[in-house]
Amino acid sequence: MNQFKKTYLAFIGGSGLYDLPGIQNLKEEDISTPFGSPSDKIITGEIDGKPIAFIPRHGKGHRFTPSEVNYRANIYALKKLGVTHIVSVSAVGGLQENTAPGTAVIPTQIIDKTTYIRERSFFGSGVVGHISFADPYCTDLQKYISKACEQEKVTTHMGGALVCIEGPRFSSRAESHSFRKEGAVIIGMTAMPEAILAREAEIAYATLAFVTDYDCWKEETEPVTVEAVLAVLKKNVEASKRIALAIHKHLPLESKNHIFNAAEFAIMTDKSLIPTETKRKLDILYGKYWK
Ligand SMILES: CSC[C@H]1O[C@H](OP(=O)(O)O)[C@H](O)[C@@H]1O
Ligand SMILES: Nc1ncnc2[nH]cnc12
Repeated sequence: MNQFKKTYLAFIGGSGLYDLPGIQNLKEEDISTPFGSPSDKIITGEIDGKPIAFIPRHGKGHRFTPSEVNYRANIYALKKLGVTHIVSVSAVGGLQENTAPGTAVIPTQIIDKTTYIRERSFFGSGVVGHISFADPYCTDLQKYISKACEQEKVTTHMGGALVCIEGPRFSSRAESHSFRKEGAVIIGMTAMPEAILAREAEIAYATLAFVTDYDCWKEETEPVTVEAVLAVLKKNVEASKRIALAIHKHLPLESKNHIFNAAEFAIMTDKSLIPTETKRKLDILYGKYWK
């Protein structure tokens, strides 16, 4: 089952990143999904003959809160296009001295503190599946991100846990200290359920996080505000665009990855008992296992 596939890389742009330069044969695609509408039209095209896609997570003009983003529709739409890899770009707060504003982090773990009902699985409606999430990110893709950051001379920390809060408010000081004690190195609001849905959709996924602030744990620094985040974001956005293009350039034309079959042994429901409507809805994701 673990065979080579033609690589198709997509970027999910976070706060401040609403487009990518240099895409040839650019189209803006309105993709419909059984889970509703994605955050925006998906930009598709190619660079040097290799396909590329881009979607702004919060929509153009930043219209959806982290709780309102339709993560399922975004991931499903990318799967429908044939995307094999996703690099998610995120603005985050730094929870350690060395994860300072202006640096980049490639997290290797996630601590989920979201509380509001975000739809967080493609399973349900008569089909039960349990995906392994021990290692939420694709280590192979992380190497390409790291190489691109190095090439673009951005100080980058590989590893550590991202704590994902519900937001949209920022944390209290007590929360910020407690996340530090739990071992988190950065804080954001959108990693979950995006990462789990990518895994359920068997798409290799990794995050390039740009630190914009020290949240509110550091006594000598002002607590985070949108104003402060935007000031740092401005500087980070151009670097994140260059890094994105470098990752795209270096990813091989074809790839093999155990994540492409992540759901193979995850589904517990007897095939014959899965409702036809659910099978139809999930055909793009799991139809290959139900033939
Ligand atoms: C303006 S800071 C808070 C906002 O920025 C991050 O978004 P994204 O992960 O899409 O870059 C953070 O998660 C919050 O949504
Ligand atoms: N301090 C912070 N908390 C949560 N999300 C963020 N995104 C950028 N900075 C953040």
